[in-house]
Amino acid sequence: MAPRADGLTLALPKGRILKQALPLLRRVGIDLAAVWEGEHDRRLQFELPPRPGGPVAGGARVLLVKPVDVPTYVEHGVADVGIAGADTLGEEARDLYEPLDLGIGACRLAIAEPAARPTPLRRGMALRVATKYPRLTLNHYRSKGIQPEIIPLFGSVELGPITGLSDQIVDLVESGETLRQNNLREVETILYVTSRLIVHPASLKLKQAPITALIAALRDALATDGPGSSARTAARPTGSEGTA
Ligand SMILES: Nc1ncnc2c1ncn2[C@@H]1O[C@H](COP(=O)(O)OP(=O)(O)OP(=O)(O)O)[C@@H](O)[C@H]1O
Ligand SMILES: O=P(O)(O)OC[C@H]1O[C@H](OP(=O)(O)OP(=O)(O)O)[C@H](O)[C@@H]1O
Repeated sequence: MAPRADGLTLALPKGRILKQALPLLRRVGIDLAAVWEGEHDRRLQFELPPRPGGPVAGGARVLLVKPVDVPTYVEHGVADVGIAGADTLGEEARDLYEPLDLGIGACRLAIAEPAARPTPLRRGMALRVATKYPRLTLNHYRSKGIQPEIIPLFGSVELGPITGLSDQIVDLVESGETLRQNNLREVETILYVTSRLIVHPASLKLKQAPITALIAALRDALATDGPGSSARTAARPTGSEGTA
């Protein structure tokens, strides 16, 4: 059953962001747990019944997608709204409205290198950098006058400098445990990351009532006892303040 014309379609990221988003969404009347049985449940779309008086008064359809694909569903208008990390959003410019920082999924995008084999950065030097984030990485090094060779990887990025594949990496750091256990040290933060609510620009006009209600309800939930401030602080290395 499709949601009503005023019903919302949400693209939600499977994995670690979803775990943190579920309690927040439940607080605004979007109770995915009522229809989703958890990670072993292999279904990828769900219908939520209308719930009068809130953002899902017209019902909702939830699509569970890979985190990096959420902006694609929203940009193409298949989903009206989505939740995506600032890392994913920063990697590719998109025509999306981004009304709210949800404060969940907090981590940072950072440069790291072997603790025992540091590579001092200087303008014009040759450098190999392994990363899942070629665009953000290139922009950052170029701002220092360095044009690195980017070595694209899709996981276990920390292996890059350990195996000699690269000199440095640019990857997400949360607790810092993966770096520590692989004898890497953090050199510099490029971007502090949290997850954002994103909205398809046309949906904002065509479904103004439920989307405005959703933004307001999420804002209220975050202002009262939201995960924002503590999660964001947790992703910052001790002693750091402000943005990268
Ligand atoms: N420690 C972390 N490592 C990676 N991503 C994190 C971390 N903490 C928060 N995030 C956020 O979660 C998003 C990735 O989520 P997740 O790791 O579940 O997806 P994935 O990379 O597709 O998963 P998989 O490793 O199964 O391929 C990132 O884009 C980022 O915004
Ligand atoms: O600072 P930490 O708390 O250790 O978290 C950071 C690690 O988590 C992510 O990897 P993920 O678990 O997604 O696996 P991946 O290497 O396959 O991407 C990220 O790419 C780092 O490797």
